Amino acid sequence: MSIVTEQLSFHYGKKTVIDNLSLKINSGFNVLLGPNGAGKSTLFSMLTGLSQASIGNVHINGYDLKENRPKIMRSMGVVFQQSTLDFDLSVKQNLVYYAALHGISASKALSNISDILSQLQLTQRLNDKVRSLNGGHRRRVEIARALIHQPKVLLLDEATVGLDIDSRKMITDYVGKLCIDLDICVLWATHLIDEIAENDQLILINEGKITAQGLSRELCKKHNVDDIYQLYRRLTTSTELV
Ligand SMILES: Nc1ncnc2c1ncn2[C@@H]1O[C@H](COP(=O)(O)OP(=O)(O)OP(=O)(O)O)[C@@H](O)[C@H]1O
Repeated sequence: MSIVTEQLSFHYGKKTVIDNLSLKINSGFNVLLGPNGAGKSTLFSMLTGLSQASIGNVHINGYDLKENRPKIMRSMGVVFQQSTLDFDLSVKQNLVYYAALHGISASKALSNISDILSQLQLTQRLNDKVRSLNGGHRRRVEIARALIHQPKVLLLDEATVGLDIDSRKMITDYVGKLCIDLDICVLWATHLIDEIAENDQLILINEGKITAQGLSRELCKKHNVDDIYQLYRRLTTSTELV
């Protein structure tokens, strides 16, 4: 399982948002860390084929995205930054509707993710309207939904934004475990450094460029800093603040 980008660029008008970005990630938990405006969401929309690169290529599991998008989408799960659940439907209706878009029956969908629903403590909430769930539960529903078609690559764009500490920890621990249990490639975009463990593969992005990639503890050692916060300070700029 892999995601490879080769010299990828993307522009909004004259502004370069993704700048000659080459990246290779494999199975496991890979964290994409960068400040607001670094280009994380834009990169995600390019990896899902929603935005076309001005220049460069994307390969998912060895397939060129331009030529094989339907095939790639069948092996990719995505949790976008903004919720895409229908709040007026039940959890089960949301899951079943999404499964139908993938040509999967309701019974197969629920059996595909029965363990996942149980581990995410959602089994008892299947008939509840999404509107009645708290933010943490809604995010868990989106993660379960993204796994219905048993993807090999899972992209999560700031999946824990706005959640409390316990909900964030539950979700990060769960997704970390998923990588091992299902042997999938996860790309986890965040700007929250406390979500990164020293054994995680870390990719730092700043102004559309990768500024570092590797095991987070090794990157700290290489750049002679004590922790990820210092690494982040050294390798990123927050130009969007001014
Ligand atoms: N539709 C758009 N038109 C023009 N510029 C845009 C558009 N969408 C994003 N941008 C700009 O592209 C840059 C990268 O944005 P992007 O959303 O990819 O960053 P990000 O790293 O995901 O940030 P955040 O953490 O705030 O979500 C930013 O400077 C943003 O203002």
